[in-house]
Amino acid sequence: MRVDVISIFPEYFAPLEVSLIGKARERGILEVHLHQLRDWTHDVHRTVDDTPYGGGPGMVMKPGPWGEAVDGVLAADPASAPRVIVPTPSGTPFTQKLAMEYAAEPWLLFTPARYEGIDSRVMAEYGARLRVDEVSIGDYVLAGGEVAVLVMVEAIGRLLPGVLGNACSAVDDSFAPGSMENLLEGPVYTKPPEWRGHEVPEVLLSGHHGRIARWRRDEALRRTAKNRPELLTALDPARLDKHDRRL
Ligand SMILES: Nc1ncccc1[N+](=O)[O-]
Repeated sequence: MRVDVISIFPEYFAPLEVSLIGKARERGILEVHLHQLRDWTHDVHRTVDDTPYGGGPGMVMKPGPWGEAVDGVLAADPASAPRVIVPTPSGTPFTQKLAMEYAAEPWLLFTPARYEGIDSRVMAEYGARLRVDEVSIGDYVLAGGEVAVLVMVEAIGRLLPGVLGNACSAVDDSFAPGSMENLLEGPVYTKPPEWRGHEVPEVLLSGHHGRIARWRRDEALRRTAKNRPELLTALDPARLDKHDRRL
């Protein structure tokens, strides 16, 4: 299996040189390629982030460098294509079942983000021609996706034939579902207002905070319904207003 990781902290992945995964790499069972996102910037400060459209705290990772970095990885084998895994707290849960599915793939590309995430148009751009999964390792917020990649590469790598000494079966632990009260974050955007034909939603440029808040909640409800429908059924109905119920 080939694994590519694009990050502004490739040094985060030193742990993949030791122990179980390190041995799998020495034995050629697993190939790991690390890429520094800043190598695809073109300004002296090697800028990868900017302020979010629509206001709000934090910064969003710009689409430009990510687009060039993903294109760079795809060029490694134009005849094939990796399955793209985007670690994010707004993703579908990473489970043993999903680890087993990924362990059967020949090529994975992980795109861990820092800050508030990657401009949502990047995965919209690649989602049209590649399998792109938003995956969460848990309902908590890390400073970035790198730790999640370490978790997933370990969970997947240990399932590859020949990696575990004894052919122990990786059985799913059953655990009580957490009580999740929050909705998942909706899509995020930053400059430029138009990128590869993808426009930033007009409402985010309106400066109308009421409409922006409404739009963000609508998108959060839609994404939660798509990625974590069980959270909606568990959501206290009193927290949904009449507009929400129409979604
Ligand atoms: N929980 C997370 N927090 C930040 C980035 C990624 C995350 N995740 O679960 O993949």
